[in-house]
Amino acid sequence: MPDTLAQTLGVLAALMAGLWAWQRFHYHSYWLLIGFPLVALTVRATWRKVALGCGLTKKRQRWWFTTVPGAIASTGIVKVRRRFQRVAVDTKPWMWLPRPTRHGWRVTLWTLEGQIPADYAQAAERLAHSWGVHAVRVSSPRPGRVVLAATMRDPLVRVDHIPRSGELLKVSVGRLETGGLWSIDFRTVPHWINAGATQSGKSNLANALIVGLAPQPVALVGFDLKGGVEFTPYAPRLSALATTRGESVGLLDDLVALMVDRMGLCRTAGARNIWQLPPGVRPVPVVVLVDELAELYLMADKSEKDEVARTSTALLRVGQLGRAFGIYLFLSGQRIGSDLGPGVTALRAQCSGRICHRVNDPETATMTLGDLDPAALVSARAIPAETPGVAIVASQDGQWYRARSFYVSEHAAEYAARTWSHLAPEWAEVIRPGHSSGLDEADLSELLTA
Ligand SMILES: Nc1ncnc2c1ncn2[C@@H]1O[C@H](COP(=O)(O)OP(=O)(O)OP(=O)(O)O)[C@@H](O)[C@H]1O
Repeated sequence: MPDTLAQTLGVLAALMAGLWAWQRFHYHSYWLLIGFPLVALTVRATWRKVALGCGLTKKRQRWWFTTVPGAIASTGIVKVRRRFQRVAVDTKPWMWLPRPTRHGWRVTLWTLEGQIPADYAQAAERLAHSWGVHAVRVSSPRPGRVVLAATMRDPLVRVDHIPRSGELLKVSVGRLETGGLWSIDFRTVPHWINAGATQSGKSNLANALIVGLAPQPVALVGFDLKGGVEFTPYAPRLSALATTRGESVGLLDDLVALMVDRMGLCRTAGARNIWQLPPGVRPVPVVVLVDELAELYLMADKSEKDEVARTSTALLRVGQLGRAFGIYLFLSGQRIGSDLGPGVTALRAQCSGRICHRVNDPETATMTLGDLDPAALVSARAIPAETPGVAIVASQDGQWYRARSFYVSEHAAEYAARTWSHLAPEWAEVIRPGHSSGLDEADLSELLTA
């Protein structure tokens, strides 16, 4: 008997060790074959209790078949009559079968009458605790349906390395909490705000952009009013760099002139934007990276007022019209709020791409993410300091995601800037009046008629 017990214990220990090793060394297959089926069964089995506990059920009147004691007959025999009764029961939203995802599972629910996706979003934290998962995110693919996406553990604690980007003006800068790539695509979302407290990962994201854009046929322009300490090392790949207020005013004037020039080019060609021009005529796209936007707006004394007003107007014009003419903004800063002046509020409205790293105060999150789902604001404030690079991203699909940028050291960005320095077009060439396309009048009309 003791032998049998020892054997059983040995087999169990070997089994446990095997499962541990499987999970440790090939989590993906372990999750699909062992982890997920168990979790799916638990989720289905506990759904009634969990929905009840999270306030997602509704009381409904049901006909209920029951047996009740009837009258006691004179013979002394108890008569039992079958009866249908109307009773109130708790109804849970109908749940489809859960499906596995890379970092957890997702399941579709049919909402009950009077429910909206926000009811489920409000209960998301309760759902996560009830099922013992890292987080539950709620989305609604169509009216009457809600999708719960659960992540078993935070997928953003470690993210891998930056992949090479294939498309023009599109850079994969990190990973979303769903496991998908987080991409910044300037052709879809032309202007971006990148906000966050100090040491939250703003510069790292700018580094990732520089590494991604450096091998592409684009002109990069930097505004670095931290005295140039951030962007000067990347100067070999930058076509222009402003490090003082005075230089910024000049460079912004150049950008506005460039935009006006490109307007003329598009008008001549009958195109609405540079992407409708034939490839041989199309001017090079320009990505403008601004570090510490507030510095462009701060005034030490009244003598700077005119300069600030010029800067503000020029940036706003680029924000309003730049998209069509291939000029894109990526604005980084700790605070990008109305306290910097009305110009900033108007500029912010032009930036549909929003990235909010860790913030110290709720106003900054609100300023950056606007009137997005309140849960996004809560999530932005909950980003821990130990995970720099984690941010809330308002995406082009109207949803918001937690995401983390790939770690890109200054050395990696400097290396990319040096390696691809030959692709940096001369600024004087980019802005040469009447030569947005780099062709003279005769070539231009020949190409347009071809
Ligand atoms: N995605 C990331 N993964 C790992 N480490 C990161 C990530 N992003 C940033 N870090 C690290 O966090 C620190 C702060 O990052 P970064 O300099 O980008 O912050 P910042 O917001 O630009 O700060 P500041 O406003 O002070 O310049 C750096 O040491 C950086 O290496």
